[in-house]
Amino acid sequence: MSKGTLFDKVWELHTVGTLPSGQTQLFIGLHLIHEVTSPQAFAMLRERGLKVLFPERTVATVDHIVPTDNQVRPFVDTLAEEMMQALEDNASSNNITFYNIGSGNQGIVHVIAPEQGLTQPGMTIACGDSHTSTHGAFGAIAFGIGTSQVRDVLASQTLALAKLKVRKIEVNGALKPGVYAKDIILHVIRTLGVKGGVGYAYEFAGTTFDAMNMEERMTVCNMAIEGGARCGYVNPDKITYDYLKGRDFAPKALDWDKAVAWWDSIKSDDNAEYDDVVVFKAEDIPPTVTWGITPGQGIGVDQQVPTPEQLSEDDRVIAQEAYKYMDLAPGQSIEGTKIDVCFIGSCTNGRISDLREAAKIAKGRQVASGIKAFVVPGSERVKKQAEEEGLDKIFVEAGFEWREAGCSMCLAMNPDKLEGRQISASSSNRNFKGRQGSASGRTLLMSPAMVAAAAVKGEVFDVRELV
Ligand SMILES: CC(C)[C@H](C(=O)O)[C@@H](O)C(=O)O
Ligand code: SF4
Repeated sequence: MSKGTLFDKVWELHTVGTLPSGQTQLFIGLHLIHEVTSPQAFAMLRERGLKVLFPERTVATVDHIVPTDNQVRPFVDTLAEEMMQALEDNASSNNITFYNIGSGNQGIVHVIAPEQGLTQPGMTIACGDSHTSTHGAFGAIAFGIGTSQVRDVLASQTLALAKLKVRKIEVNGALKPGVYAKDIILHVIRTLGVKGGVGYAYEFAGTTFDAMNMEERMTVCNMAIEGGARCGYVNPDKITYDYLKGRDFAPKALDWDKAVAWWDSIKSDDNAEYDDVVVFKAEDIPPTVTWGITPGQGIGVDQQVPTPEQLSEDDRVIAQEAYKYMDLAPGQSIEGTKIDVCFIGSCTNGRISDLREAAKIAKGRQVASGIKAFVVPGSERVKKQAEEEGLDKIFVEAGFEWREAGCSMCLAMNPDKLEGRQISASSSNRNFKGRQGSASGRTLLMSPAMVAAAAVKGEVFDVRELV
């Protein structure tokens, strides 16, 4: 009887051969590209006179540099305009499908591929972007890669990779009201550390994941990389199939039944062997907020910034740096921390269900005075859907700005930036120093509902009191 994990099975099925280095040459079913990490890769291909081997397995969109207010071309930022043009040229000269601004399908690469049904169980997926782990929510093995690997995939549709170990992260039980998928992954990273997953693929399992919708699963898998895991995944099930059915690129008619049978066969077996297993209880997880400069520096919203004595020796070093940078003192409560900017969006939490949860908190309330709060849908489709549901009106009436789709202030490679020492409540995934566009800007990561709560209160606030 077989006893493999989904990871092992998908890996085996996509193995082309073993390279002299001992690495596996792995076939990549779907290659997603964006404007930041693809231009040099295409240039390297041209230098060697190589072509894109499988243009039909390559899909492009533009997300990082996209302005979310004024999208008139040419962009004001000449570098952004150049990147945009490079992608337009590379896509058209190589016959690659490109979801450009205004196509109705543009958006953050990790939002658009799932919503179109491009991301499917059992696939290998690569993208020159660390948050490619998102696609694992469908039971795909999805890797973030660097530019030279983007070149390799363009030219050969394969990657040279060392096999990973598999850690099962089981979460069981029901989440308490006001606690979301984002809190689970912040809690996992807080517990296992930002390097805890190095060398591993994370399999997320347990009754909490069984009950989650696909967007919640994507939020968790998205941040697997922040916990050091190269990829994260959830075994596909009826929820996965119901989400996929009828989407543009999902298998149709008889192919659908065949696909489902195959998807069922690649799930981890009940008796699969794991290199490690970690178990959490959903009821133990509080709304979680980061106080420091790594996604692992998280605490419950009703807790205090840890003191050095409460930390391991390694964590103490980075904590000292974080106290100083964040201007937060050990032992200080995180609740009540004054906020300047509230950002709802990103590939972690810029999907329709995220906007719905945030809108529930914003509805009938007002953004506190002096706070800049804005909502950036993850894709043009998310934006359209939200507008059909009237979410944009709820946000605007509450005093939020309603923007066009893109990465926006998650990374600030576009006009959406913090200024000076501003501190943001952000539904994104990285709180590194300077991450949101100001070299001294500060970021507190939290769920979209918690960001909405911070917006209306003007400070970090326990969303459980508002749900
Ligand atoms: C620009 C890109 C290469 C980068 C990544 O790889 O993740 C970005 O998306 C990020 O979130 O920091
Ligand atoms: S939304 Fe943020 S994390 Fe996601 S791809 Fe864009 S910059 Fe990277």
